[in-house]
Amino acid sequence: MVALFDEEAMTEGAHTPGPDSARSAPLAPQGEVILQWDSLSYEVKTKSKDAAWRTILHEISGEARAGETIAIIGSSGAGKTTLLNALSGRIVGGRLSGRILFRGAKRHPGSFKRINAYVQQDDLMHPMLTVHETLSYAARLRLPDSQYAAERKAERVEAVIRQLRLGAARNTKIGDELVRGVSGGERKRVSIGTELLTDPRLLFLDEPTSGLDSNSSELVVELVKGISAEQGIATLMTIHQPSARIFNTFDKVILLSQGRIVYFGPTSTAIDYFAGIGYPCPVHENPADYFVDLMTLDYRSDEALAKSRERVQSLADAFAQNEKGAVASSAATAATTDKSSPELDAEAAAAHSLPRNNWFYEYATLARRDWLNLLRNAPFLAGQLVQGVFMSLLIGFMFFNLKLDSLGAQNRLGVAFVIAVNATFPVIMPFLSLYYKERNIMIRERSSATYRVTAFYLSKFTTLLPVSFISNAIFFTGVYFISHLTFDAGKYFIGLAAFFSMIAVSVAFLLLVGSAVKSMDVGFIIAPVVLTIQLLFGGLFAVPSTITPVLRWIRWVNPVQYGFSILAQNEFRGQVYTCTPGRECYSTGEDVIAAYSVGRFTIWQNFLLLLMLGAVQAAAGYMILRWVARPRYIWL
Ligand SMILES: Nc1ncnc2c1ncn2[C@@H]1O[C@H](COP(=O)(O)OP(=O)(O)OP(=O)(O)O)[C@@H](O)[C@H]1O
Repeated sequence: MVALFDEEAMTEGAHTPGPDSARSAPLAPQGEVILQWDSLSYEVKTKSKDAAWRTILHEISGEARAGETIAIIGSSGAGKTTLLNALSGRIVGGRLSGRILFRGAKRHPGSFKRINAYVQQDDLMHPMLTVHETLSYAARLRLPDSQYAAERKAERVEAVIRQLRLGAARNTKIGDELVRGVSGGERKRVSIGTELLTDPRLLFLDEPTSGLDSNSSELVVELVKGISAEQGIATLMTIHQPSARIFNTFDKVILLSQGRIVYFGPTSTAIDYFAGIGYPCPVHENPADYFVDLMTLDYRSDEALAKSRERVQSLADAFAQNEKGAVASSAATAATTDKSSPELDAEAAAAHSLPRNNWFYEYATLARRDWLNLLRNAPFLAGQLVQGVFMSLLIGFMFFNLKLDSLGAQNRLGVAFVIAVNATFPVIMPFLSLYYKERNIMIRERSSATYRVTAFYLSKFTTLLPVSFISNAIFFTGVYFISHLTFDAGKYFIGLAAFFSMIAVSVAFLLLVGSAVKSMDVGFIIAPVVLTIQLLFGGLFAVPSTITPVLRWIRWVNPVQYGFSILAQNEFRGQVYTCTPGRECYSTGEDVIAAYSVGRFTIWQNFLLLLMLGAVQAAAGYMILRWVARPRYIWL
């Protein structure tokens, strides 16, 4: 097993990891204070008229030692997640004050991010990858290639699979709401495994047992405790209401109520402590339930609320009183250690300067993972192909075997327009939610400095594009030949190129929308509205020159109009129609082009404008994604 932050390697200034083993030696000496926090307070601005500040955490102090597993327990809204986020350096917005020290020194955002691991409550993972693939790709992306050869990354994965008892599920897909995959407990263990790959010093877990049955919950907590003790990791986890067995597994507990500490200390002495201040836990009651009941405000009546508030306040006061001496000594210790020693500076520098994988390696790994994930999604791919075939037959036979006459000219315009529109909706809508989900996985993965945004973005572009091309090429070719557009190889390929260019613009648009929206619900509102506007102003329903100047500018940013113009000019130039005597008729294709104002720009100018529009959208999508993925954490 490879130790990224191997003590010896650090003190000797070498960055080469130590030999692999089943982690017999802990990373930090057992019992060493890894994280220390003093007078930690957190406030947020309320939405009230006077924009008053609400205190979520009140002057919280404590410490976590190597090898210890600490549970943060409290009722809903007690501030558990807020405390976990503050300690892990993931708090966003509001005012954070107090002091947090990592091994006696101020935390450095860059290095701390790589030393700690955070397992979120939602296990965001690629559903189509197996357990082994998920861990392997995480290892490839997270462990620097220069220090870990491929075999060593593979060994690290095997060690994590063993430690988390995932052997039986190694070839099972992660799954999602549509595809049956691993069990909830296994899923959580995979999620923990991806974080353990880098040998963190600190492990934070937000509600790791939520949604799990009691057996799975116990297994998760016991495994985490075992690994933490074995590897000298200081582990902190929030947990809502643990069973008595799980409660007794923890080395220490932080009991939190209304942002105040009611008890922090060894789990084994909690019952005695509460008995000592007048709250003896009934013999057959789960202590965790009993403590949470004591700490919960009772909203059933005003009287009950006042009484419970008083109780919570007295519990917090009693603990503060009890801890006064200890806090003073802890502050004194902190004061003496709040200076960076050369050793700690070396460690921070080493962690901060950990080599990253090179860009091409990151891109190639992400692209391989994307392809695998996409190719495994058989229902999605089959849906795309069926849609391509079905729509080509439907539209093809709707405009079957068009003639070179007046009606045929009218219908050819219709075909060109339908093709242009088909490069938007059917491309954007199915891929939008797929991209959005993967964007969120990327944001989670990047919170532990995994890979670059550019590598992710380009990998998405280069996987979504060919998949859309293939299914839509079937549509285009089917419609082209069944409806009998001009049988000319040059015209066919120009039409196909226009169609593909439009698809590329659509992929850029979906990346832009998928990067910008905060929820998929918003995406599903914005995208159809924009696409409907593109369709309405596409050039068929209203001749562009007749549209009111207030709205005429839309043409400049409308890919449908550029695409339609290319397809129409490509089809109509050079056509001559037979006219029925006595009926109004276009005599040539050029007449149609002039009548519908689709010849304002040449075919090649339209191509250029179309691709420029795509490039602008792709660049905007990238900038927005960077902004969205940018950490806005408050540091102490
Ligand atoms: N940024 C914020 N803006 C407004 N209120 C916030 C913010 N962060 C936390 N809170 C509030 O602080 C309180 C504590 O939130 P937190 O999520 O830490 O609770 P919790 O103990 O983890 O609860 P649960 O078990 O339900 O997840 C809640 O009332 C929450 O609404």
